[in-house]
Amino acid sequence: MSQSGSVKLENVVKRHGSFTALQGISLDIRPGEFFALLGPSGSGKTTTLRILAGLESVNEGRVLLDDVDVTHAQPGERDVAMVFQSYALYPHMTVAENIAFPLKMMGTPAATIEDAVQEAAAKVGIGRLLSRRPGQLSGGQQQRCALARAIVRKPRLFLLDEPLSNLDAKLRVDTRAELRRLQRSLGVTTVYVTHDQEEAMTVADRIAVFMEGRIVQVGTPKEVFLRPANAVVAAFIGTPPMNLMPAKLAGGQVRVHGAGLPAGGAHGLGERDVTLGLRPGDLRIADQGIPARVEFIEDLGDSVIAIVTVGDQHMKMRLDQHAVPQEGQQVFLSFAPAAAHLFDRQTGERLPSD
Ligand SMILES: Nc1ncnc2c1ncn2[C@@H]1O[C@H](COP(=O)(O)OP(=O)(O)OP(=O)(O)O)[C@@H](O)[C@H]1O
Repeated sequence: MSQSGSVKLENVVKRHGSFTALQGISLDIRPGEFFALLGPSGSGKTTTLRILAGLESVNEGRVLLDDVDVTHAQPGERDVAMVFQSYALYPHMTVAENIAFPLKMMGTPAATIEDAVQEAAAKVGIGRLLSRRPGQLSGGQQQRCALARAIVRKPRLFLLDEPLSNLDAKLRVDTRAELRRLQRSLGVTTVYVTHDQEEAMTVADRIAVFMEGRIVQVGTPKEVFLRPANAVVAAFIGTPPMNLMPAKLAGGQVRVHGAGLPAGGAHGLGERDVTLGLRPGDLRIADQGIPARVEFIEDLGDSVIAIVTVGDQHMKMRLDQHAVPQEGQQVFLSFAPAAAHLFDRQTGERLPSD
């Protein structure tokens, strides 16, 4: 188990001409952590990863690996391995030669290389495919080959850029669990870029949420899910994502479309405009509450999603199979006070709950 591999970014700014891709980001990643960079397209995740790899320079700030300033170090001097979305395998080389490549570049003796290749290939389950070429492998096998090439030289840091995005949905789910197991067994610090929140939530020890070149929240998957730092993060995390609607706080209640309901934190916040956030699984059909109309029912087999309108706004709620209303039915929605997320209407920042 490697105990080294801490990563620190200090106020890193990256500009492309007049466009600022990273607006001063800071991060602290612990040795052995599986750390996801999550955010929508264009938010700066890949740029951050490339800066860690040394493939991209910075305009301001510092990059430290194991407390050593590597801001200006070349990629080859950093002891990091990167796996790209495209795998970037050499098509004319066999699987064994592809995996061996990084060791060959380092001048490792042939006998040592052979053992290391066998070991790395076995770890990712492609030990029988060593004599094939990449063109003779499935997408999942190519992805494993790229992973084997990354782990073969036991770097102190793995950088993975959407490594599962070329796989079909089922294989993605299987492979991400394997990736998690592999990372645990190797103990190597891993930074993992994805725009898929479910993937980040399931593989990562901690997540940094990127929006428009800034990190807006860092936390465990649970923390980010249970206490999103602002309304944008709240709307990005969860399947289906959190419902957000304009509301008012008054008299210790949250008021929406004529209904007043108790909400955690509402007492201490006085009278003000807020954005109320409710997860689809936290909404209930009740005898009284927020008036809504059931528009569509989506039966997912193990659960049911109802799309309802409150005023002119669509919301999604997850329902029990046994309590499904009719399409077109008028209902009332309710929720437990602790399930209400309150955000400042203007800034979108999370408001304190009790
Ligand atoms: N060489 C470049 N010149 C100009 N702009 C660039 C360059 N490289 C990246 N950008 C811009 O920087 C921003 C961040 O890009 P980056 O690739 O880091 O985003 P991302 O979060 O990884 O997105 P995706 O999920 O789509 O890969 C984007 O708006 C992108 O267009």
